[in-house]
Amino acid sequence: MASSYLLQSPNFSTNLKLPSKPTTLKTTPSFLPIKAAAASNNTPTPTPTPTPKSNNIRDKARRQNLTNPPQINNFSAKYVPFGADPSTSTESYSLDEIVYRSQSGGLLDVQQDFSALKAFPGSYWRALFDSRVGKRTWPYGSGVWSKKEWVLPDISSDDIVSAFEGNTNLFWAERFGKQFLGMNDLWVKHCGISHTGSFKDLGMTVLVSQVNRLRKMNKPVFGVGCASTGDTSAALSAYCASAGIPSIVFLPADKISIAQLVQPIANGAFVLSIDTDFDGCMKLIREVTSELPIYLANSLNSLRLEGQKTAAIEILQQFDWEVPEWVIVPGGNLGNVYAFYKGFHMCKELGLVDKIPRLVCAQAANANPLYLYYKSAWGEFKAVKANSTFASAIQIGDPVSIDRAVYALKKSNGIVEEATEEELMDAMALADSTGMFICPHTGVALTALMKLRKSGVIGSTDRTVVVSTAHGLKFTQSKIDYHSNNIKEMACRYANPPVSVAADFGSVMDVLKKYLSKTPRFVGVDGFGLIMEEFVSSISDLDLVDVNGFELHKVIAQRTRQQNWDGKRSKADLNSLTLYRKDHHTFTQCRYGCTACAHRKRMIGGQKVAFHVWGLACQQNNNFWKSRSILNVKLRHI
Ligand SMILES: N[C@@H](CCOP(=O)(O)O)C(=O)O
Repeated sequence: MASSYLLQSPNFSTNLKLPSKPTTLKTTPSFLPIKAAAASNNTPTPTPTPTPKSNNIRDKARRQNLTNPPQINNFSAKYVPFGADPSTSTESYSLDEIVYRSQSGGLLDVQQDFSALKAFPGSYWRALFDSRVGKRTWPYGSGVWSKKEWVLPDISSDDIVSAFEGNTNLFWAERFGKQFLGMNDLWVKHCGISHTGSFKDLGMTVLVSQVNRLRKMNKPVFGVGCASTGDTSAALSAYCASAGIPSIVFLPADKISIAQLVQPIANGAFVLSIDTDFDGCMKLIREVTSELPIYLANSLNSLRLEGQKTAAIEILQQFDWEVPEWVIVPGGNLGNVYAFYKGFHMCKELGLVDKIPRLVCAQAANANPLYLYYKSAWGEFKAVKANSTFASAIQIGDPVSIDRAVYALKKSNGIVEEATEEELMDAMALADSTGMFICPHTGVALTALMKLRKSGVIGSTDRTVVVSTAHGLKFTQSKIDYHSNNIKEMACRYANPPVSVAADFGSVMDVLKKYLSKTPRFVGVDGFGLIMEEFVSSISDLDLVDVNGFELHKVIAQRTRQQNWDGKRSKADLNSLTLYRKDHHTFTQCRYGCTACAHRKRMIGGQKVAFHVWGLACQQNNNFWKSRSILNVKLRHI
């Protein structure tokens, strides 16, 4: 009896451990069918009638609504001015109105009715959301609509336009984390492995569904339009095409990738290639949508963020509702970092988790208005002229969601970082070399992570999620340029160009022998994660790329019985590699990796300052792991 209301949900698996009924709940929740509500009196649930062959999932959901009509819906959402004080502001709009700005010209926000949602405990929501994953029940098979009550509670399932987006992979970046950052708990949320190849699908399913509803209500919406750096236009045109709604997209000429350009073309959008940048297109679409019956689909429209926030909820869900320490989000127009904040905040407010992660927004240095604002200690915001960047989807100088992003960062004790072109391309290449295939924007986010690890802000054991916003296949040209060493003023340090070889056995053998002789005999070539497979005896045995950017002049490798720092003998012989840096005065590190213990002094004693890079056995020394600071040693056997 106590848990029966959960069983009433049409999509609920009955083998769940059910939370107890909330004491505050007075009425049956609106989304639960009346017939099922009878189950709360221990009435056996009737055996479902076998479904006719012609059934599809939408028809089935429709029929279910007819036979078990939902009770009056307790949940609701409305537009309110963004950041307005709820105790004094009375301004609000129905989601069925066509409105993008508040009376004062500020941003809007979708406000859910928290008091209705709070009638259910966090355990209820966790179990409900978990029960919908991996199913094909319309519309809950979507990662977005599995949280329908928190997104657009009022929309009929029949009006929803969905590609079952969301539920994207949370990838454990094991090798990248260990090898380059000394991290064991690094994750990449692959939002780009999605219907149109970017996280924009999450917002667009919500926006286009609402447009579908508005059109059925005979509201004046001829079509839907957006300005785009490529991903928004791809998502908009696909969802509109799927619903038979016209889409109009404004693209900055020659500033988006071919793969992104072909998406709206193929989906039948009306594509305008405009001789300006994204900010210019954004200005135009805002003017046009205020004159014509074209609904604005950019994230200026706060509806979009209701879908995008579900990625944050999904991350918590994928960690079994444990909260990561850090979430790093690339930022351009800046709606997404707020969407993540909103998702995390809702989960905390509604009792699903007890804290939220710290957010990092990562920008390209060539388009960094938020970074500059942050660095000025939130002094005065100035839009910038966005310069060309390989991270073209975030080449935005005047982000419409600047206020939302600042709010999210302040509320989450957040940080803003930036990445130069070389840094983001190197990070992308390194990530790809460990088996990913990321977009340049994810390279921006990974660079931010590398910088925060290096400065010690993000600790080696901190659970960290990097949000990957788009699929790498949309950005193949930038990868080709990099691996062909074809980028002006860029070293392309990790380029891996193909080798042209004549079609005869001898030539192929020559090439392969050379390759095999160069194959690293070290595996795991970062600093403290170094696993020594074989000994080297001098610096000439190694191609030393750098140690934290400093040149080396000597290397000594030895196999000795080492003494632990507490004076006890270690159990095993350890391989150690001592690297002598040229400018030994400014950077020192003890053999256990910390910068402040007695060992450091002992080692500095002489003229030489040594870096010890230990072999695998040393990793078992707990103290070593706890105290070490990052040292990126990149070595290649030559
Ligand atoms: N990167 C975006 C730029 C538009 O941002 P939005 O948040 O308004 O969709 C794109 O892919 O077009």
